[in-house]
Amino acid sequence: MKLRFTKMQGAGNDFVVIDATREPLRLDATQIRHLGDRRFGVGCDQILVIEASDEPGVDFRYRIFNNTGDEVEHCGNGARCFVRYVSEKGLSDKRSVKVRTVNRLLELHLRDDGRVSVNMGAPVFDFPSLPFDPTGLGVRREGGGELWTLPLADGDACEVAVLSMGNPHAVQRVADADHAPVAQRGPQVESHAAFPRRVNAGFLQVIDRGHVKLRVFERDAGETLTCGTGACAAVVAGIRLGWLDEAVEVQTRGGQLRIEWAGLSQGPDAPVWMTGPAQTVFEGEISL
Ligand SMILES: N[C@@H](CCC[C@H](N)C(=O)O)C(=O)O
Repeated sequence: MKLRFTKMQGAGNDFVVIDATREPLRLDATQIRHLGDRRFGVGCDQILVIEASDEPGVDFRYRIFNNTGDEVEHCGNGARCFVRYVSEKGLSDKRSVKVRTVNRLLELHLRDDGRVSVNMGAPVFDFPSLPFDPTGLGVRREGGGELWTLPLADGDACEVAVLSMGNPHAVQRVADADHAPVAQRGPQVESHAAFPRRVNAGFLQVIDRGHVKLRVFERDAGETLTCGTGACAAVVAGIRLGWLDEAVEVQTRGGQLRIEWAGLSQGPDAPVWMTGPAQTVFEGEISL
């Protein structure tokens, strides 16, 4: 089978985007891994599939696969690329579209300044749904949040805030993100027994109440240059723990995102807003 694709990136988190709006597309895990392979395929962190929607008020369905072949619930940087793609390809002439993921309804807005804003929905702190099993873990309260102590396989331990943005995140505060032990500690947090479906591991450096640096070791994909849901999760955690104000600039290795959450003033069901770049890199066709 020959498949047309578009390569896109959002703050250095890169994607292979496929239009499946005209005819249904079934890709198996081997084909997805081939698309994601940086040596033998196209290469990307995630594969995004755009599908038509017959749900009233919903423009498209948005499916996300990590480059290992697993389907996942959410991808924030991908959401920004999604609306750029449907606009550039003429699939929609709207400046704002609504898309359905497996567990969320997202609103994606093309802004006049060239960036994209996304209503990412509300954070979730319900542990069984993450899933997160805190049995036997120590916990410490700070501000209005909780920090759980995770004993690690190498004998070390770390404190993490746990929440979902549709997909699971464990965020730890570090003194210096540039020198944080992401490669050593990331995989241990990702596969910790407390997270039966594994987790994305964030390393958050607070610069001041409106600025942070962040690195994320993503579930399956490893460390990426930016993780959109990871940025939302880290900022929400920082706001709840009393470290951050409600609007924060997030510096990552791949670019800058602005994250806003009015969770303290409006309550925890307030949606998280993410604003950042989204760009087409190239197009092509691949044999699968
Ligand atoms: N890059 C993403 C997140 C992609 C999914 C994640 N690796 C997971 O397994 O949950 C983002 O920008 O949010």
